[in-house]
Amino acid sequence: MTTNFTALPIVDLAPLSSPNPDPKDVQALADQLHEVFKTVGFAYLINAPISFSHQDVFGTAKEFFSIPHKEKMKLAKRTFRGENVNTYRGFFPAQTGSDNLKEGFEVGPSSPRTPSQQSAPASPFILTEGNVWPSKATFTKQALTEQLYTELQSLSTTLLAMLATSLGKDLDCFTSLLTESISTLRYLHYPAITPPAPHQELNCTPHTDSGLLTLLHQDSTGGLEVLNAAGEWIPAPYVPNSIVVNIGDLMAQMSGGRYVATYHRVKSSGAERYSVPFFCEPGVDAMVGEEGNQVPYRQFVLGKMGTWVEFQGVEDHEPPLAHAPGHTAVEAY
Ligand SMILES: O=C(O)CCC(=O)C(=O)O
Ligand SMILES: [Fe+2]
Repeated sequence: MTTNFTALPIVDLAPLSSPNPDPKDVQALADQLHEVFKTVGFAYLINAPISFSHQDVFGTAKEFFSIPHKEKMKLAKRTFRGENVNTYRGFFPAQTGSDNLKEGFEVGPSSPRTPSQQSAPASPFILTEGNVWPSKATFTKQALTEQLYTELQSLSTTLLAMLATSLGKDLDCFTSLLTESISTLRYLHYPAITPPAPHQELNCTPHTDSGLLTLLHQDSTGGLEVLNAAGEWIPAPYVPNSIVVNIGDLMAQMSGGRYVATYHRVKSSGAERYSVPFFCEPGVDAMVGEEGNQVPYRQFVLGKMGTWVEFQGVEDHEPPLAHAPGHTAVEAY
């Protein structure tokens, strides 16, 4: 259950960077994360053990989105460009006329398992397909993106091990799900709305994320809001050099309902905005869900996908769905 929180708590991960961490400090950190995920489901992480500054992360995202639209469309998922072979990784264009006015570029693991190893259920989406990249001439930061992915996966793994012990489970109970993980790093660009449209209130509609954990870099524009138990949208403004962490639906389930996957949205001020969520996800064959009712992650994720706006085509785009907090997740992971 979420509580009537009025701001997101800040969790200091400094003990994780110590060459010789005091076990008491690590335990205190695990206890703090456990408490935060039971009550808010969201926090700012500071002093995270990653080598990237915000400037590095957003410099990379900005370089990608400054590529001419025509070039980016060559990397579009098949939903948005029928002749392309990529179905799950790659670019999605902003869907004008909707409340989800953002373009994105999604990257999975560098060495995914080969699609031929896929098994049922049949789906037009190949969850284990390889990444697509712009030419080296237009995008110089492929290696950096792959490195960012690796570091965020490693941080997620550390957090999941701490949460497992706090929940009284085996240390590897969540991390073992990450064999051949299909985690997703998503660069997002919310274009400026000019002139600001009074009706364009949201540019990312209310949703819960569906995976295990999300690690979000947001720029200083602001707009992220998180729903508390009283139904109030609590702003989660930029805190310098922090990474926002939140629980996804799958983790809420696998914690036996002890952790909360909290609704969030992005309110538009009309200003341009960049953000970079990393969705930590299991491998497609990992058995996930509530005890006694588990399914392979492949099935879990394909079941969720129908509700993600990034997978609705542009040509046949319908008017936006009516989204009400408390109902089913309407987008994202
Ligand atoms: O842009 C943001 O800050 C949040 C994006 C988000 O919640 C998502 O992509 O799931
Ligand atoms: Fe989200």
